[in-house]
Formats: sequence, structure tokens, C-alpha cells
Amino acid sequence: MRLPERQLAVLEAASATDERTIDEIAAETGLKPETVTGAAFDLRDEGLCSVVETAAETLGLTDEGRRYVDDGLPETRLYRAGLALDADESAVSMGQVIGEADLDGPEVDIALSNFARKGFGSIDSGELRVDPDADPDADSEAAALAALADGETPDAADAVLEQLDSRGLVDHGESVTRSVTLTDDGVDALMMGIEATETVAQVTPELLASGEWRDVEFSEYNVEADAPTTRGGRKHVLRRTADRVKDVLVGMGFQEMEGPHADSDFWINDCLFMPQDHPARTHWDRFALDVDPMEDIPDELIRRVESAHRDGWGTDGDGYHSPWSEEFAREIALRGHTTSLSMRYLSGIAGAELEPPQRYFSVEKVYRNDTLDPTHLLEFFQIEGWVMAEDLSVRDLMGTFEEFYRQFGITDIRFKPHYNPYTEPSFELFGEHPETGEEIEIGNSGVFREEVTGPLGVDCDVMAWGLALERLAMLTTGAEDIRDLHGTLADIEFLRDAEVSY
Ligand SMILES: N[C@@H](Cc1ccccc1)C(=O)O
Repeated sequence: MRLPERQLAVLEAASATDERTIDEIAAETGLKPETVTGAAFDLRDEGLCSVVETAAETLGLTDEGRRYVDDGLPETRLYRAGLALDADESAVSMGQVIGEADLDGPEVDIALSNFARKGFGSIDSGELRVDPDADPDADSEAAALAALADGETPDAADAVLEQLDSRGLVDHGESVTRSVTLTDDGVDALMMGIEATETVAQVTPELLASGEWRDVEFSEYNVEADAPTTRGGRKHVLRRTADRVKDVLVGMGFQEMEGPHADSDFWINDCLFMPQDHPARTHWDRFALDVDPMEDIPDELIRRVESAHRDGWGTDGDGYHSPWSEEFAREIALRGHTTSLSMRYLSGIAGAELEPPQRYFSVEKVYRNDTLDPTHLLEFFQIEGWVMAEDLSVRDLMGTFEEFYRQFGITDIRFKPHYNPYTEPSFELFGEHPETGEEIEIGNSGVFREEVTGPLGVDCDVMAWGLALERLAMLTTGAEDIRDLHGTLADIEFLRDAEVSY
């Protein structure tokens, strides 16, 4: 039997009774591990050996963890800066210690909370004192980080590793170990004697020029060899979710709306029968812009909207009887919802011909002065939509959502009665988070009141909604924190792999 030299070397290094790993064989033969892997697969294909793969969890460091190995843990830097400023003698102002430690951004909070947790000292009324007996050099978390950085298994208690993990410093990976064992055929072949053939891995100009290429044996490509993962650019998962939403809605017969991000309060709120003293319209919730008021709003429409606010419209309700200012209505702000677009289209000023039935949607950005948290961003995307038809009922609304969300594999949405000044009845929508099992709010909806449709000149039913694109993406990707999806804290590893399920 004849075999390429390296296959023969691997065969001779393998054993019929012990599993030998690729690394062991590589060390023994002096071949590179990837060459051994290739040869082992070739031998397996010839039936001369078997290859078994075992996966094991590996621990490494995240970028943040690696940074701390280089620069020191933030709490340790805080402690040392405190010592340098004699904060063991008397308390020193926190700002000064933070400056000396050169801590910035989120690292400040990280430093303070861990400083306190590790008993490095005390913090009281903006002043910091370090405990001279504390010893950051003996810190088990720092030692475990250093071990992980060196690719070693840290000799640390589970609690220490859990702590590092919860600080987001540990990267969990998987490594595959391949082991080779001789088969009976392999043993027989070795006993009968094998001759080595020279193989050539690469064609060279010399081989071609001399014509020698005709006589040599070429090694085969090993398409199973490990290769580094290459990451090309890809569309952001939110953009892919938005594209998918558009496809689904177009498939359901909807047309797309577009319009300004900065709009007059008239379109954002007044048309929606939102009283001018509503909390959402006050300066702390609204991003007001210091620009000229909007001129081009049809005068007759302004009068009709004003009249709905002052005296009511249609059969029930008699308006707010509170002051209504045209000046305020013309002021410009960043839209807090895209229902401003629905108002523009329903009024006809967007140019659409509106005989029922009609269906419109948009997937556009909105702006709210909210507090950032796992489910709130200051800028996010709304999936706005409305259906105009004679005699719509709540079943139509629920059925539309059920059909829409089903396209994303979400079949368990729930409805909760709600209140909006502009719809009656109104419903909030909830979906269950696939990872946490929590019910999260995914949208708000309802049937527009006569006070909204009447002044716009619409005399049939209009049901409408605003759904949160990011929340939909949380349900489809399993992201637990909306800030992992976009913004400065986005999780790049997550974004590289996240798929839009449907
Ligand atoms: N504008 C509402 C959503 C909505 C639109 C249309 C009708 C009802 C509700 C929101 O932002 O929450």
C-alpha cells in the first residue's frame, strides 16, 4: 500500500487502543495540527482510522475583560488613585479621585459599586476614603481575569467566576477536540507495510516549467479543515426586521406613508384630539425645536380641529372647553409618534385619494424624552398603520394583528383595554419574551374617535395602531435589552449573529 508521507506519519503515531488527540499527534510527528487534521480525515475516508469529535466549553475574556487586564479593574484604579491622594489619611472629594484614576463614562459607576462591594474603602457625601488595609493585589477577581487572559483555567471559586460573568467580562466559547484511533484495517495496513509517496500541496512555476507536475501526486483539498471565521458587512438586524415588516404589510395590501420627522404640533397632537395641556405635550416630554412655526396648514382644517377641541364633534362629547392656541399648534417638535403621518394622509394633504377601503403604513423613527432602560430608547422605530373602511369592529383590529405577528412566528399576542384621547375603544398589545417569559408591551391601537376623523373630513371607520419595531425585534431575536440592538451600547457579537426569525 502507498500513502502520502504525512498520512503515513499520522497512521504510525495513532494507536488502536488509545484515542490520541490531533495536538498529541502533531507534537509527536512535528506536523502542524491542521496538517494532522487533514491527514486524519483522509485516513478516515480510507477506513484506516476513526475520528471522534468532542466539544468542550472554553472560557475567555470579552473586550472589556481584556481592557481591565491591561489597565487594571476600575475599582482597583480608584483605590490606587485614592492612596496617591492620601485618602487613607482623610477623605478626598470623589471628583478628584475619579480624575486621578482617569475613569470615564460607565467605568465610573462600575468603579464605585465594586469599590464598595470589595470593601476597598467608604464613600460618604461625595467624599471617598480608602481602607489602608485593603489589598487589591490579593483580589481573587483580578487573579482569575489574569488567568483567563493567559488561556488558563482560573483556580477560583465558582462565586468569583459568576461575579466576573455577571460583570460581562467572561466570554463563553466552545472548542472541539478531535481524537484519532486506528481501525482494524489501519492496523492490518501497518503490519503489511506502507510505502510513502511524496505529495505536492502547491503547484509552483518550477513544476510547470519542468513538466514535473505530470509525475507528482497532488495532495487533496481538505474542505473540512478548520478555517478562521470571516465577518463581512451585513445589514443591521433592525433594518432587516424593518424590511421584513414592510414586505409583510405590503403583502397584506398596505401602501407606505412618508413625512417629516420634525412636524407641527398640529399634525402630531391637535388633529389627534390631544388636549393642549396634556402631559405628553409639555416641555419635559417633547423635543421642541427653535425654528419658525409651520405656515402651510389648511386654514379650514385648523378651524375644524379647533372647534372639535373647544366644542366637540359628532354625537357624543362636547370638547374640552379649555383654551386652544393656534400659535402652539403651529410650533415645531420632533414627532413623538408617527400618527402625525396618519393625520396628514387622512386629511388628504399628503395627496392620496381616499375612498374606503384604504390601508396605509409606515416604519419610521420617533423621538421621546424617556429614560433609557432595557425596554426604552429615546429614538425608536414605530410601525404605524391604519385601515379605513365602513363598519370596522374590534375583531378586525385583533385579526389584523394576529395575522401580522403570525408572519414573525408570534402567535400568542394579548390585548389589554387602554385609553388614548384619540381612539375609542383602545387596546395595548403584549407579547411574551422568548427568553425571560415576561409580557412586554409591543403596541398601542384603537379605532379613531369622531373628534379625529370628523375634522379631517373622513366619514367612515378608521382603525389604527403604533407598534414598536425594536420590541418586535426583541421577540424575534431574543435580545433582552433593547440597548443591545442599537445605540452606543450595542452588543456587536449579538448583532453579528442575530437572525430575524420568520
Ligand atoms: N400613537 C400611539 C399609537 C396609536 C396609533 C394610532 C391609534 C392608536 C394608537 C402611540 O404612539 O402609542
